Amino acid sequence: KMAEETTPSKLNRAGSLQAKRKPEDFIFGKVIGEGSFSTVILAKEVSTDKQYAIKVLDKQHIIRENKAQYVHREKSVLSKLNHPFFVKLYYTFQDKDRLYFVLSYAGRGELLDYIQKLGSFDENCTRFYAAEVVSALEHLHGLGIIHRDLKPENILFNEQMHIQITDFGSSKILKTDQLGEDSQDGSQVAPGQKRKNSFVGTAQYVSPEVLTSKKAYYSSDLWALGCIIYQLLSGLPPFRGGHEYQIFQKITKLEYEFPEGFSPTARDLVEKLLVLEPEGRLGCEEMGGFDKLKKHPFFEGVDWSNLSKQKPPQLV
Ligand SMILES: Nc1ncnc2c1ncn2[C@@H]1O[C@H](COP(=O)(O)OP(=O)(O)OP(=O)(O)O)[C@@H](O)[C@H]1O
Ligand SMILES: O=C(O)[C@@H]1CCC(=O)N(CCc2ccc(Cl)cc2)[C@H]1c1ccccc1Cl
Repeated sequence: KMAEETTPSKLNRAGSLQAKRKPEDFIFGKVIGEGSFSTVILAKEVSTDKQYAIKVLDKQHIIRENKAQYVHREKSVLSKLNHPFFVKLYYTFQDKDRLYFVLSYAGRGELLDYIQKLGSFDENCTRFYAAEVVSALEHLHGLGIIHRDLKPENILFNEQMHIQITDFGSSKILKTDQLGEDSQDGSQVAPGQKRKNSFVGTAQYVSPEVLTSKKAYYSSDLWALGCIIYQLLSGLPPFRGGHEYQIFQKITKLEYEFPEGFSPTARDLVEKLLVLEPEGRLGCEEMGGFDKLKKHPFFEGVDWSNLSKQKPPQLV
């Protein structure tokens, strides 16, 4: 008697056996969005009726564009993340032509859409959502991961209107040991001979050190946080320009100003994050770490212990 056709299974995070999923296990619905190498589709798992956002990547396209490393990076980072403020990766599988990432569905869209729709956030909403981003970064950096492309487009919302940070293809996992292989590019990195990274984030949010030395630090995400807080309160990012090189010039010269009405407390926080030297930014190790950042007067009144359980303020 032929061996029973068994579905391959894997151990999941909890160490229990989990049947490998396949496309037929899902009913695919509407397209939620398109990336450069991906299509995100709303899908329902047949056996559980649960809804997911499935990110489908075409292998030929990835290979042609030489982006396989980003796929592996996104998978390895998402697999490490298990936190309320990050999009969750439930399963991955593949067929001949495609790779599938079964993700939690952040059904209320991108932060950028709300900034554009409302013009800007009031201080109360800014405080709440900036606190959620700070809490998320504290978790991410605690795992040794730098996002490297944090921006309002990559901060989504779930049905309860809590943030769900996504897009880890360009993130970096800092190697945990001092010597040995550089965990991402697989090449041996002699001490001090850091490989130059080709990746640069999105112009408006990229930090000066990435522009000048190509090196990203945890602190690069704190720079992006400063840009995002400025944008939430004023409606626009601090460094703007027609072309990328104009934006890059303003960043490296710290050329930005605050609009009328920007409160002194919020201004003080942004000024402590938009610091050219990475080691000078509030929130980095050298400046007292996240505890010091969380104590800034702008965050007065925030209960940091259970943000994901709190009812978010109505966006007005
Ligand atoms: N888990 C999710 N839930 C809901 N919407 C999502 C989810 N993941 C991605 N999206 C949306 O789908 C679209 C495509 O996302 P995807 O991550 O595939 O590409 P991208 O990162 O936006 O583009 P690029 O690859 O060029 O950076 C985006 O608009 C994003 O907002
Ligand atoms: O890392 C893993 O978990 C597996 C390992 C086995 C495997 O074959 N893949 C796919 C590797 C891959 C990456 C890019 C392209 Cl274009 C094709 C195949 C990996 C994979 C499977 C499904 C979804 C994503 C990934 Cl990276």
